[in-house]
Order: sequence, then C-alpha cells, then structure tokens
Amino acid sequence: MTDSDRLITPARKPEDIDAALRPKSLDDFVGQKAARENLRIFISAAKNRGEALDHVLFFGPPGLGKTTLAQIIAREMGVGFRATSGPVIAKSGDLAALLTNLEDGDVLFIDEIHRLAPAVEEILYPAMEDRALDLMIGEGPSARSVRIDLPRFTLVGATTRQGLLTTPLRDRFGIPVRLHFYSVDELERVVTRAATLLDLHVAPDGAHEIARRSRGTPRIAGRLLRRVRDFANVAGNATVDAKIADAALTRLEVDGLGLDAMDRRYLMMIADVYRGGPVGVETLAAGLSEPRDTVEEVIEPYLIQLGLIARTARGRCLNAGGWKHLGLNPPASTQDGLFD
Ligand SMILES: Nc1ncnc2c1ncn2[C@@H]1O[C@H](COP(=O)(O)OP(=O)(O)OP(=O)(O)O)[C@@H](O)[C@H]1O
Ligand SMILES: [Mg+2]
Repeated sequence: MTDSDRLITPARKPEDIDAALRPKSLDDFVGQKAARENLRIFISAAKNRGEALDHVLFFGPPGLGKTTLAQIIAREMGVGFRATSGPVIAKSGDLAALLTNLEDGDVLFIDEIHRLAPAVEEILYPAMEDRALDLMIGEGPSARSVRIDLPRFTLVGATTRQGLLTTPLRDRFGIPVRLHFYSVDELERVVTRAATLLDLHVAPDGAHEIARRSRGTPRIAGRLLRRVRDFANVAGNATVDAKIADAALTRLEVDGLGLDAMDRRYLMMIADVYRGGPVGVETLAAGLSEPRDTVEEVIEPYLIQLGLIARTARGRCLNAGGWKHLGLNPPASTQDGLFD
C-alpha cells in the first residue's frame, strides 16, 4: 500500500471535492484563529491604503487550507486570482509571462513554491522586492539587460516543506503564516458546514465522531464525511449519527484516533521490532517499504501531534500513549521514568 491509497492521507485524492467545500470568506473559514485575525488586519490596512497586500507565505501540512486561504485573500482584497505551482513553471520565461500578464493588485498563487527551479526563483526576487522584471535582450556581446515595471501584485506562496525554501525567497515574504492541525471542536464545525453544503443531515454526535478521526485535517474530515454518507445511504439512515459514523469508519479501518493500518504498522514496528526505540527514520522507512519523505511528512506529524511518538536526536521513540494505543505494556527496562 502506498500513501496515496490510504483513506486518511492528507494529500489530495482524485475523488476529493475541495473546491465545492471551500469557504469563500474569512468569516466562513473555521479555525486557525491567529492566522485569520492577522490576515484580517493586514487586508483591511492594505485596502485602506489602497495598496496591494504584502506577499504571503503559507506553510503547514497538506489539507489544512493553504489554497483556500490564498483564494480568500484575493476575494477579500477584491482582486483577481491567478494560480500556478512550482513544478509547472519550467523556464524563467514562463514566470515572466505570468507576471507581465497580471492586472493591478492581482494575487499570484504559487503552490509547492519550494519546487521552483533556481533560475525561475531568481526572476522572483526583483519581482517581489521592486515589482520589476530584469530581462536579457539579445545574445552575445550585444546582449543587454532591460528592466520592466510590473503591476502591483501580491505573491501568495504555499509549501508543506518550509525547510526546503531558500533563505532569500523566504525573507521576501512580509507575511509568513504557519497553519496548525485543527482541534476536534473546529473539525466538528468543518463537518457540520460541509454536511450543509452536501445537503446531508449530521447529528452533533455524528459530527464529533467524524471530527475526532480526521487527523486534525479539514480535507480528511470532508472525505470521511462523504464515505460515512455512503454507509448511511445504504443502511437507509436519513441522519448520520455517532453509531453509523463509528460503524462505517471502523469498517474502513480508521480507528478512534484516526489511525489506519499504516500508522499501526509504524507504531507496531517501533514497539515490537525495536522495543520502543530509539530507531532511525531510514530503518523504519525501509521496514515499511515507504519513502523516507512519506514517513516524515505524512505518517509522523500526526503521531507526534497526538504524542504517541517522539522524534529524538537518536531516532524515533514510542511514548507511553503509543504503547497504550497499541494495547501493549512498555518493556520493563524502559519503565524507569524514561517515558511519561
Ligand atoms: N478552515 C477551513 N474550514 C472549512 N473547510 C476547510 C478549511 N480549511 C480547509 N478546508 C477544506 O479542506 C480542503 C482542503 O483545503 P486546501 O485545498 O485549502 O488545503 P491545502 O492546505 O491547500 O492542501 P495542499 O497542501 O494539499 O495543497 C478543502 O475542501 C477545503 O474546503
Ligand atoms: Mg493546496
């Protein structure tokens, strides 16, 4: 099984209906209170001054609302929205064309901005800083550089890997925004809101059951809701309540914390093969036959967030909560206060 086959992967799956479920305004956007309130202030200040919003960088795990917020910024600023992504911009000329075609004040959204080619990235520096484009005209000895002024624009970058961004690029974003996993309460609101959009009746206990299994991630909440709806339909239930949600998600092998077979294999491997760790991430990745990136970016963040495992300098360790979730006792030798 690869990560994209998992029901609870935070990455976008083809059947996800992200666009239909996207909140369209800051008021409609659930959670991320600090980010939301800061953006509200920056947006209203920029509008008052009649300026474009400063460049914004969103970073955080997949499915938390980076693309959604980028679109909301354009809407709240009342400007156009142009979207592209790092790997799509192959040549510096492609980016130059995008930039020169912007209209005054537009938002240019670059997803996966950590994957920009270095030559393309260099075009961005003067564009972001001075709203200018430096172009080379001609070749050989007669070549000369001309500077073209660009319209005012806001670059909104998104990345799941802030660490892979070069410092000069990161430094040019005036408004860096980190997105966090959502609380169960917030996800209940995400589920209830999505249910209304899907014309589906979900009882509060049903929303709670789906929320607590959604790994802090709205995209997963939307996906699980639609899966549970299928079960409710087949069972002839008009309302999604906790019972049907639990039955459906248990059938789909998503446990009470939102962990699936892959997570349990990961935990089990540390517990069983490495007696609770520490064990290196490379070793775990090899044991699970998963790329190291998937282990570090997809499997581990949520397990760390739950406090089931810890990343230490010597490797990964299972915490007390991890042992408990597996229904196991830590080996006696590790019970001397090493685990909380
Ligand atoms: N705060 C929120 N309230 C309600 N729904 C949300 C919220 N944040 C995200 N969603 C929903 O979750 C889904 C994924 O959001 P989005 O596409 O913005 O995530 P992303 O961070 O851009 O993910 P990726 O890193 O994969 O590009 C969308 O369907 C969106 O409507
Ligand atoms: Mg996105």
